[in-house]
Amino acid sequence: MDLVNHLNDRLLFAVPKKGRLHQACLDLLTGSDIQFHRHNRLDIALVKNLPIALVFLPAADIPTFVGEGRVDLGITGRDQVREHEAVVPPSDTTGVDEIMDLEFGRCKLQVQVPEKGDITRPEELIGKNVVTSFTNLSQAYFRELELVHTDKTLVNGNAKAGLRTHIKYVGGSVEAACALGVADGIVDLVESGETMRAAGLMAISTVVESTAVLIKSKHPSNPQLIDLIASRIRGVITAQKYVLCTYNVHRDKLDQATKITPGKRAPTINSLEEPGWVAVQSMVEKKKLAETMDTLESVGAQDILVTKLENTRTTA
Ligand SMILES: Nc1ncnc2c1ncn2[C@@H]1O[C@H](COP(=O)(O)OP(=O)(O)OP(=O)(O)O)[C@@H](O)[C@H]1O
Ligand SMILES: O=P(O)(O)OC[C@H]1O[C@H](OP(=O)(O)OP(=O)(O)O)[C@H](O)[C@@H]1O
Repeated sequence: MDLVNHLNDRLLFAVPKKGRLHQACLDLLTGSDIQFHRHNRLDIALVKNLPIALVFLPAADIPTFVGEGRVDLGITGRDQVREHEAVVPPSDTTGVDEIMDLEFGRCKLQVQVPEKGDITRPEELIGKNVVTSFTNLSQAYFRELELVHTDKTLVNGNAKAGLRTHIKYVGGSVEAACALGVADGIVDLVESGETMRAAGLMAISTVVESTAVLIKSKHPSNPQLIDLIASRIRGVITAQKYVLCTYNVHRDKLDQATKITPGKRAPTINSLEEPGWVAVQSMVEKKKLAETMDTLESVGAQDILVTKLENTRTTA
């Protein structure tokens, strides 16, 4: 099939083709009922049930395609958006608008140095070698530091005035650069910190905190369809974040109980056949669930049941 001729009149939606965000994006598409079949090795897939074409691109390139308006919508890391903006500042017509934080792919872009070395503060790297895949953000970060140190202040007895930090690009395995003698420090992503610790490094500063984001171009081809996709994705994310908690409680304890489970808007309360008792239904954030159940029990709630949400449409 000549895919390119099937792209007219379709909204172009860029998705990371591999790496840390890839599988979570596929799960989000499935949850949003965006159905497609991707032919082997093809980076474009037509969506069967909506006028959309998915474009599978490296996460780092997605802000460029969306920012130039070539692609309408995309998912990538906020770190990648900031990296792009550090070299191509957004204007009225170019650049991306963030629609929504997708709450996965959480990590920090951090300045790291050898644990057993002499450097403990980022300004001590001024004038030295720093290796990273995020050269634009790192340049901007160290230029700021250099400006602060133009006044001949001494950092550990060394004048830093007029010195430029040397930022070098590597495409991956950034954590190896110090051990290999290529760098005095690195700027790399940290999630669990395992990679950093295994390489004998420690973080001394954070450049950017990141999660995956849904972004759109400044003038997308079909804003209504973007609203529909955003609404479906928001529904999936809410379903992943909340559970439905149901319990019985005596009316005397209802005030106390509903303070513990206020719900997103308000809890649903139904009378039970047994006089004085009500059943309460409320959405509860998954991460607070165990604590919420403990507290409910302690105020006299009974028959506490928790149900997984398949999908949702709720107000923000
Ligand atoms: N350890 C991590 N934990 C959570 N999110 C991460 C992690 N590493 C990267 N990310 C997020 O995923 C995005 C893509 O990173 P990833 O390393 O998977 O890219 P990639 O496209 O496979 O490139 P590369 O081939 O250079 O590794 C990052 O920009 C960041 O937002
Ligand atoms: O703090 P952690 O949980 O250990 O995660 C951090 C690592 O994850 C990313 O690399 P990835 O494994 O995606 O491979 P890469 O080095 O090829 O980019 C990042 O560049 C770090 O190396």
